[in-house]
Amino acid sequence: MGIIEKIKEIEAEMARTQKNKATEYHLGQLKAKIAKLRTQLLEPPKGSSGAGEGFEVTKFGHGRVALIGFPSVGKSTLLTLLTGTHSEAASYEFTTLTCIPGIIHYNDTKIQLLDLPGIIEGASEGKGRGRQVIAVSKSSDIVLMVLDASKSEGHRQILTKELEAVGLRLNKRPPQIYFKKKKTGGISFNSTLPLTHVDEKLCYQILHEYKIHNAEVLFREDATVDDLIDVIEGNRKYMKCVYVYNKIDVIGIDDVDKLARQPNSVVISCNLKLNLDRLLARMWEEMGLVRVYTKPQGQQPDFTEPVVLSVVCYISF
Ligand SMILES: Nc1nc2c(ncn2[C@@H]2O[C@H](COP(=O)(O)OP(=O)(O)OP(=O)(O)O)[C@@H](O)[C@H]2O)c(=O)[nH]1
Ligand SMILES: [K+]
Ligand SMILES: [Mg+2]
Repeated sequence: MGIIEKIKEIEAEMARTQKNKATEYHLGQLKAKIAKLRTQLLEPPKGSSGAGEGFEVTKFGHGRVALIGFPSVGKSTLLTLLTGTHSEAASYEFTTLTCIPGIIHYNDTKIQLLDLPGIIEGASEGKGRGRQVIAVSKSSDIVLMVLDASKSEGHRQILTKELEAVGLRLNKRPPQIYFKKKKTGGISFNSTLPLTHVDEKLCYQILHEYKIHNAEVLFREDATVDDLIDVIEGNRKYMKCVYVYNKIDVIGIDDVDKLARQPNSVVISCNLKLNLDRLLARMWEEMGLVRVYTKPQGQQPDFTEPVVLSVVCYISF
């Protein structure tokens, strides 16, 4: 049985299992099993050199932003508008087949914007160019998830699920769980506050699934079993994501208003060049870039080439 079939089988078992106190440990164990299989799935095939043909783009500028979305939502149109680099746009799906970089000049900085092929449900399991697209997204600083404002609201959830399946965590901070593997001494389990999702037994069981028998675990927040698995896996990437609803020219004003109120969202129209400045401002904000203008002694400050620092950080307590 292949890895994907194994994942499907466990997911089916989880769906069949009623959620209650008695099944909580078993469900936790199944979650850990799935997480382990997904990690296996992410390992590049033997003999391959990472990203894949057409996806090896050198990093450039002060930050990197990836355009992720279903086919034909307007990613290439947006890249061409924002960077001036032409990326073929057309009304048929999968127009873009590789990674096309462009540069945004904003606030005296250069941001590399990456146009990518559309991804579909099942991308995390390797459907379409999903794996390559996701690998490139992981290499960027933030993600712009481009959505078609006239299509199902469910697309946002489907894509988020695909990205989560490969270890991306959007607009979340790392769980406040201290975890350290040890050589001896067994498991020490502690928390700084009362826990409502995970108890010692469940934690032991998850660690056992990972064949970890010596470790220190300290919960500093009321985290879930999924959080614990994320911390044990250790390969999660926490990224900012801005949801970009394009094509608002084809929907009614009430719907535009509703979408604009969603968290972390910007509504735009490439066709009418609507709200693109707002999108850039939001992107910039989320990247957390700071410009420092240097002033050589006895001379005027250099206002053309700032030193650019990234201050995105997740405060840990
Ligand atoms: N009405 C409307 N159509 C748009 C807008 N932006 C792009 N389109 C159209 O949507 C279609 C798809 O645009 P693309 O830029 O090729 O979309 P894509 O996401 O790059 O597509 P793939 O590369 O196939 O994944 C084209 O026919 C565009 O002209 C917009 O703001 N409004
Ligand atoms: K297209
Ligand atoms: Mg395209």
